[in-house]
Amino acid sequence: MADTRATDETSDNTGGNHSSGDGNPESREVEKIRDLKSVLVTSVLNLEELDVNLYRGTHHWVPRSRRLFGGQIVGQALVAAAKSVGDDVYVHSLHCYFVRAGDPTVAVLYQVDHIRDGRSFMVRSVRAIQHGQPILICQASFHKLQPSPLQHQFTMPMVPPPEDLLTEEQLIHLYLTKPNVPEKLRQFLNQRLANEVPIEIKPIQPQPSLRRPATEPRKLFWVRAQGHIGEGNMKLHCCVAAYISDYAFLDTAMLSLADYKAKFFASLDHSMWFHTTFRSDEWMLYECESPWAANSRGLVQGRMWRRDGVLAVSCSQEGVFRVQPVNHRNKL
Ligand SMILES: CCCC(=O)SCCNC(=O)CCNC(=O)[C@H](O)C(C)(C)COP(=O)(O)OP(=O)(O)OC[C@H]1O[C@@H](n2cnc3c(N)ncnc32)[C@H](O)[C@@H]1OP(=O)(O)O
Repeated sequence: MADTRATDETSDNTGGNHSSGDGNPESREVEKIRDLKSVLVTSVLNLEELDVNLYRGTHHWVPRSRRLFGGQIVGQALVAAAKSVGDDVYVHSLHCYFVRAGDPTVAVLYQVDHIRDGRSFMVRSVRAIQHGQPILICQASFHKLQPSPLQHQFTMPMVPPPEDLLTEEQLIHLYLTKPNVPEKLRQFLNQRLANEVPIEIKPIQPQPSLRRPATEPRKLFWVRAQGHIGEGNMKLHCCVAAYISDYAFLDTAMLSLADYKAKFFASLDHSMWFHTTFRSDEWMLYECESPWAANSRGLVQGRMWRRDGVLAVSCSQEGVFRVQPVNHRNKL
């Protein structure tokens, strides 16, 4: 994992002020946390080597569903795959199926198979195993740098810079100071605050209410790993991006439906394409949209933009959604 491709320095087109010190005690507290090494690097993505091509990963944050967070399993699988390739190749894509729910009471084993080493590309297959059964199958492909005149990308959407927006946590604190917050919503928001998700989010259009109108299934937010990671190890930044990419992604498909809630939802598969260098501990704009949903499934597609407007990562995922009307008491 020791690759040292430098992040290319380009100017920021969001018009943001890069200094985050504003004298506010809460901001200083946030900055203190930023100085700590990210728990994603020190713990979540720090796999224990058990044998040749065999690793063990432990858990950090477990969602309310009590099944393992998909991003954690994908991120750890990519760490395992990346350990088997040299410094001269960069991960360019991965394709995964979540075949069983992950059990948060036991560790996950990662078994790496070397599928092929070519002149330009190297392919690895990783099985994440619990109780002797695969919970995730993942193919990851690595590529040497091969510059070419064929180059294009979409244009990054125009949004306010992260310095002008509040984090999800700050928005919740602000909302909770309002009078007459319904008790159920207060409990839900306090639960969210108690979550130890090692990711920071700044929504572009916050919606801190449980009841929301149906909208176009599209959302944008700034996102970065909590804590410091540092420049240098591009493969590690890709593993962190894999973790981040699964958070707040799939629920984009639910935006088109008001007055229903997902009684059960889970990601079925997850694919990613890594286009260039980026820092996962610096703000990236995550543009999420759902082009289709039907038949209890929904497709989501995402783009992660560096704040200088460079498209860094593309992702897609399909999930299963079993929905019911909000006031409907029958079990689906
Ligand atoms: C938080 C962000 C998103 C994430 O990270 S989600 C985490 C990553 N993804 C996952 O954990 C998904 C792992 N995969 C799976 O669990 C399974 O493949 C998946 C998606 C449930 C599909 O399983 P099935 O083929 O349905 O398997 P199964 O027959 O064992 O059923 C599993 C549970 O679903 C239920 N089910 C199946 N068909 C149903 C239906 N038509 N209507 C209502 N319920 C249905 C079934 O009863 C079972 O429920 P239970 O577990 O016994 O309570």
